[in-house]
Amino acid sequence: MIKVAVNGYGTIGKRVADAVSCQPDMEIIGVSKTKPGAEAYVAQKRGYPLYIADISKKDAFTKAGIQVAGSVEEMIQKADIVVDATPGGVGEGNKALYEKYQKKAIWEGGEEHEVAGFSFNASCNYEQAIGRQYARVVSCNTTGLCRIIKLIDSVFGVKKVRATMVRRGGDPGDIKRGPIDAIVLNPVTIPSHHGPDVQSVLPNINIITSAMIVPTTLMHMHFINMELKNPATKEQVIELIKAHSRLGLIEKSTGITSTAQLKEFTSDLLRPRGDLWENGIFADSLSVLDGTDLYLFQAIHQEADVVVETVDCIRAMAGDVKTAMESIAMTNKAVGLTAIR
Ligand SMILES: NC(=O)C1=CN([C@@H]2O[C@H](COP(=O)(O)OP(=O)(O)OC[C@H]3O[C@@H](n4cnc5c(N)ncnc54)[C@H](OP(=O)(O)O)[C@@H]3O)[C@@H](O)[C@H]2O)C=CC1
Ligand SMILES: O=C(OP(=O)(O)O)[C@H](O)COP(=O)(O)O
Repeated sequence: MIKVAVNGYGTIGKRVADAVSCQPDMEIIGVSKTKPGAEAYVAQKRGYPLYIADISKKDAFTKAGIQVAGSVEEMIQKADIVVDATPGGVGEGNKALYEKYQKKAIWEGGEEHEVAGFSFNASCNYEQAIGRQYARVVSCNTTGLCRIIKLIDSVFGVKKVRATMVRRGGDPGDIKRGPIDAIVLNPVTIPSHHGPDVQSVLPNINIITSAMIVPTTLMHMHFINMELKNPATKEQVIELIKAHSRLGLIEKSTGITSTAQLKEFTSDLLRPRGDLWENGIFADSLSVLDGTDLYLFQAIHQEADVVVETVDCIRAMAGDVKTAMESIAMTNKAVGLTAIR
């Protein structure tokens, strides 16, 4: 069993912990928080040993009825691989600790590529991650872009991608975030970080991205245009999407034309936390104009899509499962991911 520690039990960390704990070849040896609260209670209820960054705060946890297993440093020593899901920018500071104990580590998309020197997406570069010491799972938006671009590029060739990300303002539980009544250009400059980030996984893709933030919490929405090297039909693209286990297809017959309806759908399907791990591609939006000009809308559930990628990244770095196909199938089966059609 691969012993996994999750450093930072927040939006992403708690989902990674649950996804890891249901894999046949992995176990959670600990998760971490800095302060007591609802997530710490849940960690305890789930049976995850809880470690804290600053051990001098142990009394505050004990007073709140939460047992502390030890310090984050102690947790790291017990792990084979650490998933660092601390807030963006914090994870970089933890690298010295992982180096000190020579532990493999995975960072999430809030960190720069340079922290790990390798950026990961299971559908794109699983094999390059095998046995690595460090990796970064690219951000939620970049993950969604990489999946669809890689598929289309491998079949038709992609000359150029232009994509606009309409980003959610904050996660549903994130009461500190906004905007409340604005569309914020984020960044105002072009390209946004997503294009260069895609190139950290798919270096040969010509891509320009822009992004804005809007007052919603449920999901991001992408508008993507790909100029293809070879002609395609809408039907061909639909069939390819249907055959990809992490690309969902939202059919016209569902009546779903929004992130709100899509989140309701995944909740009604009794997905854990209503999570949409796959891209939500709107079949009706998919158009191929003049044979080589592909357009589509896709919804990306920011809290979920990187979770299954992180599980595959752990498996690749541990080194026993040699192909993306095998790992993706294992991960999907364990969490219950059958892409929506
Ligand atoms: N949320 C999202 O939509 C997505 C986030 N990401 C990336 O995932 C990473 C995590 O983001 P997210 O889950 O949203 O962050 P959250 O703020 O939801 O969770 C971060 C967790 O880290 C804990 N933490 C903070 N500082 C430390 C520390 N020094 N040591 C140990 N634990 C600490 C916090 O605990 P406490 O509350 O007790 O302080 C909290 O539980 C970031 O890189 C982010 O960019 C990627 C894709 C999507
Ligand atoms: O990784 C994400 O978005 P991104 O791909 O736009 O960087 C997550 O939605 C977190 O973004 P945040 O920096 O708005 O919390």
